[in-house]
Amino acid sequence: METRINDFIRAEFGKSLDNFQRMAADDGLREQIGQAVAICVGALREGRKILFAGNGGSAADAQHWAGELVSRFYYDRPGLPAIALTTDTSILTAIGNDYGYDYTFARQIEALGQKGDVFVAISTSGRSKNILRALDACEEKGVRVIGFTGATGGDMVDRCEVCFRVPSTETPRIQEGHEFIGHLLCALIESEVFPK
Ligand SMILES: O=C(CO)[C@@H](O)[C@H](O)[C@H](O)[C@H](O)COP(=O)(O)O
Ligand SMILES: [Zn+2]
Repeated sequence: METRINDFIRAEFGKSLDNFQRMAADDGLREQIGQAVAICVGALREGRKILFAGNGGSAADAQHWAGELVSRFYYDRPGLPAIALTTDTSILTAIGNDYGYDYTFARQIEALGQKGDVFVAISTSGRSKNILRALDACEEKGVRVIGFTGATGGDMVDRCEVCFRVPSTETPRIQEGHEFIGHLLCALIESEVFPK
């Protein structure tokens, strides 16, 4: 194989492994995962729901995690109420066209969010305006917020009850970390709400 390609792949593996090693060694991260699970499980037991949103790759995460909860993760059990706010092109284009892209998630939270629901906000930069506007809407509606972002935290950190900051400034590495933590959350929510 061409050396350049070989080197690139090795370097990417190196960065990814370093990222995961840091996360695995972070006691605070495990603590935060426990807190986020408690928030979600408490909300679900109260008959509330979990809303997810993000842009680009993080929109895929939002849909992926909502799917794990509504369908199943490790085992068969009743569906859990979760909605990705990234999927309905009529809603997204109407809001984008009539109010502007910055309002794509805020407007949906205004429409669907109820006090005690949980919003999972995913932004690697922590600076996407539609996510930040959604946090304003959560404040107004009494929706609790769990954030997923990167090392800098952007403008999200102080605005989330729990904020996962993957220790990297590279978008793909941050997304890989999010994906791992998101899977842990889904697995733990499933086993807490429906113990085997
Ligand atoms: O998946 C990737 C990069 O890996 C991209 O699609 C990325 O998600 C997009 O550029 C997003 O718009 C980035 O938004 P954010 O994570 O900063 O909120
Ligand atoms: Zn990507």
